[in-house]
Formats: sequence, structure tokens, C-alpha cells
Amino acid sequence: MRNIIVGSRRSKLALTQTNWVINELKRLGAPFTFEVKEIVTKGDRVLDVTLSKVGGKGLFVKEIEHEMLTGGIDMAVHSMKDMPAVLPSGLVIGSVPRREDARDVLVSKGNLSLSDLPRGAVVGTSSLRRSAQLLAYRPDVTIKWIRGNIDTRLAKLENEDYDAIVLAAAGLARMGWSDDVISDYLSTDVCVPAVGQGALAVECREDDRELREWLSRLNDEQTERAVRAERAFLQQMEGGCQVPIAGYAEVKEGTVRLTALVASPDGKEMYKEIVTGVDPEAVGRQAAAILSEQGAKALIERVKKEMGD
Ligand SMILES: NCc1[nH]cc(CCC(=O)O)c1CC(=O)O
Repeated sequence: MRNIIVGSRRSKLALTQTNWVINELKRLGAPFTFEVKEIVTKGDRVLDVTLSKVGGKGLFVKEIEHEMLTGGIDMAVHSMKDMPAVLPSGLVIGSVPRREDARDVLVSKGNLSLSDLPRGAVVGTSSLRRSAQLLAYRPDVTIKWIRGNIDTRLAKLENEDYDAIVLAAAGLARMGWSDDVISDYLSTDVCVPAVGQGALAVECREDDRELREWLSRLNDEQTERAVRAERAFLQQMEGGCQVPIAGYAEVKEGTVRLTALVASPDGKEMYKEIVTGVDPEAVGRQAAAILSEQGAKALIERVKKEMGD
């Protein structure tokens, strides 16, 4: 039997997701043995700096992709939202399994919803996308940067002076936290999720036909089409990571419905549109074109200039 070496980041979330995919493949009857190889990525080594300052999302996948191209590993399970818009040549997303809850959630002291937080409440997040949308809805709150994995953030809420933190529902669910810790589910009216949030990407070599055959059986077509629309939007916006960009799509009866957003970091300027259609990439591109015309492109150029790149 072929042994599949699965590369994974060492975080609890990454290992949980990796083992989930391995178990699903076994359950489907894949004729492989599996071995997990832990890889420490640059993104894991620089936990003390805001991600956007050290090069953004690619940091979590670059080293893993290098090992895949050189044969050190055969596949890897990523959080879709950590995946750059374009993959290196020779690699593909072999499977997009069924999406978890894509929403952002508020976890707060006293179990208060976002609208019930006291004036001036301190909210922890290190995501520009979350802070911009939180500030647009509650301009009075103070955003305080918070880093670390999910368990660390929940501990910081307990032990430091945060009134609340914002996390992805999917991460909490995968890590086995009960819904009881969640104080508020944020709808797309308040906080549009990150592109790909709640979904996984199983990456492998393009020419690995045997593995791709089994990965395709774990693919969820609706999730895949939704994520394709979101990622097409992201790719067109070319925002770098200094600009808050969000996108969330649902697929119902074959129709893709994408909510797309670009905002200024302070949340005072916001472009948001819902686009529907049948072809996911076309929906994503159309959303990008509409927002660009409304002023999102100029906003992105302005923020890039201010950041000095
Ligand atoms: N930002 C880090 C990250 N990358 C993936 C998840 C888990 C949720 C997901 O798969 O989208 C999280 C935690 C979070 O944002 O709260």
C-alpha cells in the first residue's frame, strides 16, 4: 500500500484539520497508509508581529509547498483563508471539503452581543478585516491587537483586559469548543468573513493522479464553487494585506450569491455589494469590477502608497 506523507503545521488546529482529512479518506476506503510530517512555517515563527507587516498569508503555506514540489511530502491540508490567490505551478487544490460555519463570532466577558458591549469596550483581533467592520458598526470600541492560536486568545480574554475577542466559528468548532463560549454570531450585515473562511484546501501535486482520484471524492461541489467566486474576487482586487477585503459566497440551486467588501482600515470608507450568477469566477470578477468602480480600487492604491509599497 502506498504511504502518503501529509505535511502539516504544528498548531493544534492544523493537526486537527489534517487528521480530519486523513480519517475522511480512510472512511472513503482510500488504499493508502498516512504519515503526518510536521513543518514549522515562517508564519508560526513570527507570532509577535502583525501578519500584514511580515508578508501576509503566504507565510503559512510557502515552506509546505516547497516540500510538496520536492517530494518531501505528498499532500497538505490548509485553512482555505491562508491560501494565496494563485498556486505555484505543479500544485493544485485536489479537494475542497464541505465548509464549516463561515461566520465570525464574538466571545465576550458576560456573554454580551456586539451591540450590547459597553461604550468603549476593548475588542481583541489582529485582523484588519475584522477591525474595520467592527469599527464601522461600533465606532466607539477600542481595537486591541491580539495574536496567538485560538486557545491562547481565549486565555487572553480571561486573563487580560479585553472585553471581547472575535474569532472564526469554524476554528472553535474544529478545536472542539462548544457553542456555549460564543456570545454572538456576526452576520454578513455586520462582518463579512474572510475569503475562504471555514473551508479547507487539500493541496497536492498536479501529476499525482492516484491521490487526486481519492481527494476528488472528498470534494464538496457547492463549497468549491462558493470559494472559487470568493477567490476570484480576491485575486482581482489585488489588495496586498494592508487593505481590509472580505468575501463570502453561498450556492443555492446552482446560483452563486457573493457578498463582497472592501473597506478602509478605520471602517469609515466601505464598499459592499451582493452579486449573483451561475459562473463563480464571473461573479467574483463582476463584484471586483463593481467595487473598483465605486472607489475600492482608488482606496487600495491610496492605502498601498501610505504604507510605502
Ligand atoms: N486567522 C487564523 C485562522 N486561520 C484559520 C482559522 C480557522 C477558521 C477557518 O478555517 O477559517 C483561523 C482562526 C481564526 O481566524 O479565528
